Amino acid sequence: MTTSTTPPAQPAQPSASAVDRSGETPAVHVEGLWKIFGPRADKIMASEDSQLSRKELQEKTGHVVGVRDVSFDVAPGEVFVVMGLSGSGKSTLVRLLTRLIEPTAGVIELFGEDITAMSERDLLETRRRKVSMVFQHFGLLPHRKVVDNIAFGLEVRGEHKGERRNRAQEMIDLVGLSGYENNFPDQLSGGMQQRVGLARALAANPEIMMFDEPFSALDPLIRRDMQIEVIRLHEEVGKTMVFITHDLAEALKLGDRILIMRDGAVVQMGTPDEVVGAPADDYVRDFVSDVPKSHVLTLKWVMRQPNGQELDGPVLQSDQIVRDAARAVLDHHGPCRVVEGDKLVGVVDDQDILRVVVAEDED
Ligand SMILES: Nc1ncnc2c1ncn2[C@@H]1O[C@H](COP(=O)(O)OP(=O)(O)OP(=O)(O)O)[C@@H](O)[C@H]1O
Repeated sequence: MTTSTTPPAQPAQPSASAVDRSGETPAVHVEGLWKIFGPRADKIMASEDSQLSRKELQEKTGHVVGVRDVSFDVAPGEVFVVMGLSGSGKSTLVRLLTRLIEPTAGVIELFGEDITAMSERDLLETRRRKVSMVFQHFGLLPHRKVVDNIAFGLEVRGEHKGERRNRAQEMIDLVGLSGYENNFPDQLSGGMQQRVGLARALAANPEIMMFDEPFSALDPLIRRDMQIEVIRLHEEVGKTMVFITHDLAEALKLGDRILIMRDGAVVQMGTPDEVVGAPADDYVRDFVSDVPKSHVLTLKWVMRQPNGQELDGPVLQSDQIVRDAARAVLDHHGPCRVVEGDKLVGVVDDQDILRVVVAEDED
């Protein structure tokens, strides 16, 4: 059902980055990263056995490939989502980024600093000052009040009590928990506990926030609220975020780019519209089959080449979501110009829009 949504003008293949900041040091740089679990991982890495599939390797040697030859960059300020089914390697990948798990091979840099070469002490310092994690099981300290949970990281860092309290209060206000400062975690709902987790992660003013399936344990409505909260916080504080989820809808909603994993390897990496518009294989196609295409695809996926006709009416940007452009196109009764900056790159009319919407209904 995707034929009608393939861009005839110029297929948009995965871009280097949705957040184009070429030249800037990436927040995260990963190259040729491997994790093989088992006592002889290094030997296997150096042998041809590393080329076996996960299943074959496990059967032959008892070792498990957690992450297989993964490379990517995350731009500063980007929200980068890692998605895949259970066991695909998401948690292992994110834990490797701060060496909570030791890599078997590969390069990991955070803001240009080589993590793999760091001493234990520097590594600890980097984890404390530059990175915050938000987990599914909030990991709150049960005997500490909300405010003290949020200030905990600052206490470990040796900051003074007054400063800690001020910063914690700022974060409490930011995540909408004012009035609950002196409650204990078990007096709060799951959603509120996760807000404490968010506030705690933000309190440390990290350069990167990493989220490991933070909302999986929450019921759907609260989950939606928390997704909106993350988007709002991202707009407000602009942190680089690496977010793990097995939920495609969540990935599409939050991610500037999405990396899709299977059996430890990268299956596809791209912007939400690239993943939905041009799934790399059946695994990804299966994931995206239920996605309402008009909510994700941009005009570049549905536009056609201009054929010299007179063009008037609305001028639309090629990265505008189809659904958001629909009203203007349907009202115009004729081809509308699609531009990238000032450059005319295509035209789109009501038929192009309806094709996506009808395909969505048929799906
Ligand atoms: N300490 C370990 N020892 C051996 N195998 C491991 C270890 N940790 C993870 N694995 C294996 O590595 C693979 C990837 O696991 P990982 O937890 O990263 O996947 P995931 O995508 O995060 O899954 P989930 O969504 O269920 O958490 C799995 O096959 C898992 O069994």
